[in-house]
Amino acid sequence: MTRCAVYGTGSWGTAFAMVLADAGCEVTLWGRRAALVDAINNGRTNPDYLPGVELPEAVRATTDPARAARDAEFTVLAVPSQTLRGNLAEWAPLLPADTILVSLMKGVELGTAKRMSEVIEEVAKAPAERVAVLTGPNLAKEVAARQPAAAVVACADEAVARRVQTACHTAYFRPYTNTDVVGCELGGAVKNVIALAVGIATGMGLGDNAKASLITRGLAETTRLGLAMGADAHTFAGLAGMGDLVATCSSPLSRNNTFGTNLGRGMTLQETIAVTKQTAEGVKSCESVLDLARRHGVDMPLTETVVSIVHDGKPPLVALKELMARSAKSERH
Ligand SMILES: NC(=O)C1=CN([C@@H]2O[C@H](COP(=O)(O)OP(=O)(O)OC[C@H]3O[C@@H](n4cnc5c(N)ncnc54)[C@H](O)[C@@H]3O)[C@@H](O)[C@H]2O)C=CC1
Ligand SMILES: O=C(CO)COP(=O)(O)O
Repeated sequence: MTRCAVYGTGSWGTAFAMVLADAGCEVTLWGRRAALVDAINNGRTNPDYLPGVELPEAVRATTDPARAARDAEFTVLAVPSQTLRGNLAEWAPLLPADTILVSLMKGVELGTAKRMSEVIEEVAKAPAERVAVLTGPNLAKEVAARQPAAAVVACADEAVARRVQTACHTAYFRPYTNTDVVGCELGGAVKNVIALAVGIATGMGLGDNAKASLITRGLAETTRLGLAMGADAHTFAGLAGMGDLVATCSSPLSRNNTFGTNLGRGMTLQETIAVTKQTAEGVKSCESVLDLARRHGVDMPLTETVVSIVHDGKPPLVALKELMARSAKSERH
């Protein structure tokens, strides 16, 4: 039986562990807190992140990272993007030498502006051919309810992407493969920033035209950044780009979207953080995405606007007026 380790017992780590188990794998989840690990092993639930969902028997949990790593053909990483480097430094010496590392994370590291697969390659000293990324429109609660979804597995080595695809293919979860790792990762990270923008628009009471315009122009600036970084433009029309933007920007299940809605309604950043129980990656990654854009000389006005609202306290109404007053342009700019 295929053995998988999943590091992170949050909503997506747990939901994806279910997918792997449903696809026939034996999964060990690593979690920080003994009480949660105990609830998973003895109660067959994750009451903190997926209450009411019964976990398959093939999902077990441990607080011991070495035990999780044992004989893992696939090592899945599902912790917040900004803690990955520190976490993986501890786990890397425990991992089997030939394990395939799979990133579920949708963020860019603050300070270094590195994508998660780059952090993994660096910290685990793994070649790109052993690092895959799983992304796409995959709201954890829907996947945990076994509602149909498609996803993308990206890896520089297509044969490795196919192995991951096989390991997580079920009747309700349909992964495609792609070799454009840069494009797939950027699609996932930047859509969180655009979801913040769309949430802010919702909170301000703006209409569907405004939201559709934000999604579309958000995709345009994501594609611009991707092209400057060597990604394939087609990726952004796929599940990692358009697909994830549509899901995240239209769903109240999205933490980034909800975070933005609260800001748009007039909550302060501190108040919004206080009511947000789970990871909203865009809050930190908007700054690292803007950093990436500047490093590559790419104009990303929506990302810049989100940073100015979230981190510099610019009132959303002022930001809206400024965006609308930008000089007229060609759509292909
Ligand atoms: N929830 C979703 O619908 C989806 C989430 N993702 C991505 O998956 C990644 C993980 O997100 P979620 O599971 O949703 O987050 P979450 O907030 O539900 O869970 C985060 C997990 O990381 C753990 N954690 C927090 N700080 C930590 C630290 N310092 N060291 C070790 N562990 C720590 C938490 O205890 C928790 O188990 C994010 O990058 C997110 O963007 C991707 C697709 C879907
Ligand atoms: O990435 C996601 C869906 O694909 C989840 O979005 P949030 O992190 O905003 O909840």
